[in-house]
Amino acid sequence: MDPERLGVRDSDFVRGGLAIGIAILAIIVLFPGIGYKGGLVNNKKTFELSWSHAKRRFQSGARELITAAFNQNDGKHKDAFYMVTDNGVEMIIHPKYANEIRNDERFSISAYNEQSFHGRIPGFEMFKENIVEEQLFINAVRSRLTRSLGKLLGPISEEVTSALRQHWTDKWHRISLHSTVLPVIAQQSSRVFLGEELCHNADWLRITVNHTVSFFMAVEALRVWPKILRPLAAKFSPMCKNLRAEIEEARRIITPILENRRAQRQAHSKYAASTKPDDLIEWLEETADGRSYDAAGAQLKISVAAIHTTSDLLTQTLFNIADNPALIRDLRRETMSTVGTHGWKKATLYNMKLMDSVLKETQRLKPISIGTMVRVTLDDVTLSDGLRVPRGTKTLVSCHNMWDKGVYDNADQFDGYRFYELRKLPGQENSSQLVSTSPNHFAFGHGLHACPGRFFAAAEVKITLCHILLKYDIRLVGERPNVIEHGVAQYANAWGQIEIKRREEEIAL
Ligand code: HEM
Repeated sequence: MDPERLGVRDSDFVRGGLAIGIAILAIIVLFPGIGYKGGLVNNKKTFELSWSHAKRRFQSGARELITAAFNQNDGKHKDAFYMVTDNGVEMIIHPKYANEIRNDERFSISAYNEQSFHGRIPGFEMFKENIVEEQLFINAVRSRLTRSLGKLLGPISEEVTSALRQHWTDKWHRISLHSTVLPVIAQQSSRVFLGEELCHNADWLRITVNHTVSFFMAVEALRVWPKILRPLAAKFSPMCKNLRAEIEEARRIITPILENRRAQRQAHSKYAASTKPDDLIEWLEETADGRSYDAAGAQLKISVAAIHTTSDLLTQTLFNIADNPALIRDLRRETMSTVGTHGWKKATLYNMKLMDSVLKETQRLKPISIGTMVRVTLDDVTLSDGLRVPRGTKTLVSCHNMWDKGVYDNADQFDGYRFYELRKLPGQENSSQLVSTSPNHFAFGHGLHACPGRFFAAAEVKITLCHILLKYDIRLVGERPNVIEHGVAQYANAWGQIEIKRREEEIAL
C-alpha cells in the first residue's frame, strides 16, 4: 500500500525514526544496565555519557570491584553478575560453578578468543575459530610435548646454562628481573618448539619475546573502535601494522627451516626415529599427517601462550623468595638431593616438592589473571541451581577462592611451605601439586581447556630455578615489588629489580 495514500510522507518516517532512535539512546544512556539481569556492578555514574570511565575503573580496580560485588550485603550478586570490562560486558561467575561448567562444551573458549582478540581480522588470525587447527595444535602440546618431556630436560638445562651466562653476570649488581628472565625462557622454549638452530637466532628470540606484547597492544588499540569499524581501523592502526610486519618477519625466518625439514622427510623415506629432531615442528607435522595447517602461525601462537606466562611465574617466584634466606637454603638442599642424585629425569622434578609448593603458592596469590576459564555460551544455559546464562554471554570464573580465608589458613600470607605440608595429608597428595587444577586453585584454568602446556611450564621453571639457586646469590632491592594489576590481569612487576652475584655451585648442572 502506498504510504502517500494513507497520508504518511517520507518526512514523517524520518521524524518518527529519529524520535525512536533518540528514545532508545536515552534509555541506553540513562539505564545502561538494562538487559543484564541484576544490572551492571560497575555502571556509568551520573553525567558519564560514555563507558570509558567504567572501563577505567575496571582496569585499575577489578579485584576490589569483584570482591565487593560477591560480598554485597543483599546477596544480590553472590552467584554471578555482569560487569563492564575492557572487553565489553562480561558475566563474572562464582568459583562454586567451576566444576559444573568445566567440561560443558556450550561454554566455548575458541568463540571467546575469536571475539575478544579480533580473530577474523588480518594479523589476528591465530585466534580465528578453526576447530581442525586448534585440535591439531592442542594435541601436539598435550600429548606429544608432555610425553617427550623426559628427553627434553637435558637440552632445556643446556639452554638455561647458555642463556644465564649471557644475561646474568658475575659480581653483585642490580638486574631488571623480568627483562633478563624473558630471554632465558625464550631460548629454552625455542629449543623445544623449533630446535637447536633457531633457539640461538637473535632475530627469532627477539620476535618470540616481543610478539605477545605487540599482539596485546594491537588488540587493545582496536578495542576502542566500534566492532563494525575495526577491520578498517586495523588497516591503518600503527600497532596493527607493526603486528603484521612482525608476523611477516617471523614467517621469513621460520619458513626455510620448515621447508628444509619437509624436504628431508620426503628425501629420506626412513626419516630415522633416532636422528629425527624432537621438537614442536615435528610433532605438528606428525599430528597433522598431511592435512594442511599454518605451521609458522602455530609457532607464533605458542610463543604467545608460553613465553610471557612462564617468565611471569618465574619472576614473581624470585621476588617472593629473594628476601627469605631460610627458604632459599631449603630449596638449594632439595635441588642438590634431587638433581644431584638422579640427574634430569621426570622423577627428579616430581621430587622437588618444596619448589613445587613455592611455585603453586606464588600462583595462588598472583595468578596471571583473577578471572579464569574465559568462555562464550553457544546456547542458553541454566545451571543446576537455576542460574541462567543467556546465549552469547562472555563468561569468566572468579579466582577469589585462591585467597579466601575460609579455604586457606593465613590466606593473605605467602607461605612457601604451604602446599609441601598439604601434600603430606591423605587425600591431598595430588591436588596440592603445581599442575593440579581445582576450584580452589585454578591458575592454569580447569577442565577441558585447562592449560595443556602446564607440565612443560613447570619443568622449565623448575630447571631454571635450580640453576639460579645454585649459581647465584640473590637479594631484593628494597621492598618486594608490587604486582601490576590491569583489569583481571596480574603481572609480576616488570620494573622490579633484584641484586645477584655468581656463587660456586655445589654440583654441576
Ligand atoms: C606458567 C605458565 C602458564 C600459565 C600460568 C598458563 C595459564 C593458562 C590458562 C589460565 C589457560 C586457560 C585455561 C582454561 O581456560 O581453563 C591456558 C590455556 C592454554 N595454554 Fe597455558 N599457561 C602457561 C604456560 C603455557 C605453555 C608453556 C604452553 C605451551 C607449551 C601453554 C599453552 C596453552 C594452550 C595451547 C592453551 C589453550 C588450551 C585450550 O584452548 O584448550 N601454556 N593457559
